[in-house]
Amino acid sequence: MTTPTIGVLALQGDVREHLTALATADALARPVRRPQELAGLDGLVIPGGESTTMSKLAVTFGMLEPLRAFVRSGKPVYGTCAGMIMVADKLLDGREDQETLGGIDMIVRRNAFGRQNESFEAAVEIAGIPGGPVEGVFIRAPWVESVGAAVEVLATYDGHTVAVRQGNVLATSFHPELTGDHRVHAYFVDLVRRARR
Ligand SMILES: NC(=O)CC[C@H](N)C(=O)O
Repeated sequence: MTTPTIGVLALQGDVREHLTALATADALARPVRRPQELAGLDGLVIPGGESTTMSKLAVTFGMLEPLRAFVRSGKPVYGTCAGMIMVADKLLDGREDQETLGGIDMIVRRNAFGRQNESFEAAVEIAGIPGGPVEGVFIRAPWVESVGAAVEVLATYDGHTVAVRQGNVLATSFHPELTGDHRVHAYFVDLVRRARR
């Protein structure tokens, strides 16, 4: 089976780290800034950064509806931190004009774990990812307040849901791309490979 091509939304945020992690997980990875660059992708990663900015830039560059259509297409999508916010159906503590793409039937609370100086790292055991806990890097991170029946909770930290999956849409509150441990990216690339069959 040919190598999957996975885009990383490159409007804002930690794009380079995801490109590296995906390449390490044997995918062809490329940045995506315009609607036409979504064509031919087998999957898409929405990185961490600032979701309010990402949302504004998606509107400015006419990406909002094409991204929503990509999520609806059923092709795998993975959002980390701000990316988790972007794939949430509902958002708490977002800005007035903030848009999300939807994709996971969940309510996400923005900045739930606190401000920049309350960022932290913690070991997180993720269902479906063997080999022990991953190092969760939480930077002004959101958490999931509640999920619908179709959503699988993959990990919790301190009683809060921090990793979920609904069909082919995956989201984590934390940043595996910043740790050098690419097991979560390998899990996502496998999801992409299976979705192509
Ligand atoms: N590390 C991150 O992606 C931070 C997310 C940011 N606090 C937001 O609300 O979008």
